[in-house]
Amino acid sequence: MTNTWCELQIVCNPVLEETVFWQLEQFGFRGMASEKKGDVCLIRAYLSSQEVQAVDLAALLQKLSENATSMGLAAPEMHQRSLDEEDWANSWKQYWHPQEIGDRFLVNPAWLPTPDTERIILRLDPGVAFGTGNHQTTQLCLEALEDHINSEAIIADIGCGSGILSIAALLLGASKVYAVDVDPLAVQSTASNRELNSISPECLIVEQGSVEQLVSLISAPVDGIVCNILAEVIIKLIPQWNAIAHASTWGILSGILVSQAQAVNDTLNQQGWRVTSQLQKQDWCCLNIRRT
Ligand SMILES: C[S@@+](CC[C@H](N)C(=O)[O-])C[C@H]1O[C@@H](n2cnc3c(N)ncnc32)[C@H](O)[C@@H]1O
Repeated sequence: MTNTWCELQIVCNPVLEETVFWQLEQFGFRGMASEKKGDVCLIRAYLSSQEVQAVDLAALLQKLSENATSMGLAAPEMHQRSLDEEDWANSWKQYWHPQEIGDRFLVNPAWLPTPDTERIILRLDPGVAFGTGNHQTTQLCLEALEDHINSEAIIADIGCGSGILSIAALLLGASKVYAVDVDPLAVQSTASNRELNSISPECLIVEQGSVEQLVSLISAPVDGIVCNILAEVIIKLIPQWNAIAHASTWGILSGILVSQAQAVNDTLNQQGWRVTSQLQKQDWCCLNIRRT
């Protein structure tokens, strides 16, 4: 018997993109992709037809509508359709193309030939994990990493998703990255992308978990922290970072809406960190931080 999949399509204001991704993840959806269609954003997400039966789609739509209304935006529209196994495996891949990011990177889907370029090629098959480089928050982090990495740097990547930021840091010259993610599928994805980029498991150590996992993994404080999760999660994690940092550890934080930057900044200051600069793409920002 062949598996069938449910493709959920959410049409929303682009400002809502990351929060929609987040909610879809909370309801168990995977393999998400987004595409701009004029003024709106079309997000596709997938779940097996069997699993989708256990999902309360009305509750999901309700949550998405509440988020939109609280930001003064129109409620998203939701549609669903069935796909067979082969369609599912290929459906989101057609929306993802090689992409130049910042001054140095070219993110290349693993199933496409390697292009001739002077850029650093980061090969990626994110599978069901977040992090194709398509999203502004990932791009902001990659651009910030270009300015931060020096050889020998030891980095922690909190919420590694596909492993895109960990791999980028190593390709830029970092000596070691400790990557963690609460989602076991992200851990698998980071490990397979590590192999795809010929990086050794000693240089990129990936485990399921969050900051508490890092505390037990690292043998010395890290030089840099990259963390691209939502602002509300980052605010909760900041107080734990002093356990993995030394006196001049830097950080790159994204997943933060411009309107949420002040709240993150306040928590950072309370915990002995300061924002050294802020990058912005549309409604998203990336904070470069340093321990004071
Ligand atoms: C927006 S994705 C970022 C992926 C990738 N780092 C990038 O920049 O594209 C956020 C990731 O954080 C993970 N995550 C969410 N809460 C977390 C937590 N408390 N600790 C560690 N990882 C978390 C999610 O599973 C998800 O893979």
